[in-house]
Amino acid sequence: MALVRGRRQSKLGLILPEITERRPRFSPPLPPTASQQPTTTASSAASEYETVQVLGHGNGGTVYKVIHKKTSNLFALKVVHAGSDPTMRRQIFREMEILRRTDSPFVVKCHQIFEKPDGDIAILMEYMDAGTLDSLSKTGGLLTERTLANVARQVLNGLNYLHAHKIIHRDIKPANLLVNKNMDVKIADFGVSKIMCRMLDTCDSYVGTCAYMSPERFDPDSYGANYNGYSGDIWGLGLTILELYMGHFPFLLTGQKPDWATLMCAICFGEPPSLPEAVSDEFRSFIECCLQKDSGKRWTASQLLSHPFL
Ligand SMILES: Nc1ncnc2c1ncn2[C@@H]1O[C@H](COP(=O)(O)OP(=O)(O)OP(=O)(O)O)[C@@H](O)[C@H]1O
Repeated sequence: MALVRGRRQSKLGLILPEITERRPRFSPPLPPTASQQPTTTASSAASEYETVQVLGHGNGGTVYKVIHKKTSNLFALKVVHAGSDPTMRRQIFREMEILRRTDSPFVVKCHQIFEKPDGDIAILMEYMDAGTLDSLSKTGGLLTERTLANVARQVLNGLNYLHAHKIIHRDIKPANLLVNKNMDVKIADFGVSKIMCRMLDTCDSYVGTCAYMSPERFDPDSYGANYNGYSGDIWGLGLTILELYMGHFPFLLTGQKPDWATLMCAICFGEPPSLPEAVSDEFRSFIECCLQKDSGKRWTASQLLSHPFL
């Protein structure tokens, strides 16, 4: 059942691509060859790595910067205390499954997975030395259009790859996009993602970070004819780019994230957030293509990759 009954207020007047082009195009098969897949290893192998520092804490786990003692290579090690909590175990196994399957320069690379007898799981990932886009934007000030186009192109390449492999991220936001000092941007944190069994499966679960949820996640009846989830990732990207430009969460001027009900009303009944007068037409159009309230009118990742803004 829909969570809200909303009024349609899409007034963005875009020229939309042909309907046949709106579906994600599907390409290479998964999984990758066995040699590419990260192996699951007994926890004793984890002793080859030494902790350097804590990088951050997530839902149920901690991420450490570690060094491989023999080679001095740096990695990030996410340790999740899955224990016997079924929700936590489901989440971490989903993340492991997706990280095992993916092999793209735009998705954080998983090298190895360690399992301990007590149920703890550690995922050894490539280390992204500039943290997340969230922390970067808070410390580095506002980003230029050119930098944002570079960020958007990389995230779209990642989403195009994931969607082509029937994976929906479901939680695209600045805190889940990792970055390094070369400004390489990679999609991370697949804890609430979903692998679609068939291309037209509906995506009905209510997961992800509420603030970045698309209108059809709240109200599929009004905004999500044939909602399949892929377009929700595009909404998350649009809000992310807007947030990085504005320096605060776009649905609230003060930068404070509002409570759930206020947010839901703003997303479902309000106009999508817009850009100030000063920005280029290409940037404005790009954001409009991502933030169409009607999920069917939103551009796909592959279409956006040829948008003039990029
Ligand atoms: N590969 C990595 N390289 C560098 N830093 C990382 C890496 N992975 C995670 N981090 C850091 O660790 C923090 C926690 O990451 P994690 O994926 O556990 O959780 P989260 O996304 O913050 O939260 P949750 O999993 O609850 O949604 C991140 O915010 C980031 O700062």
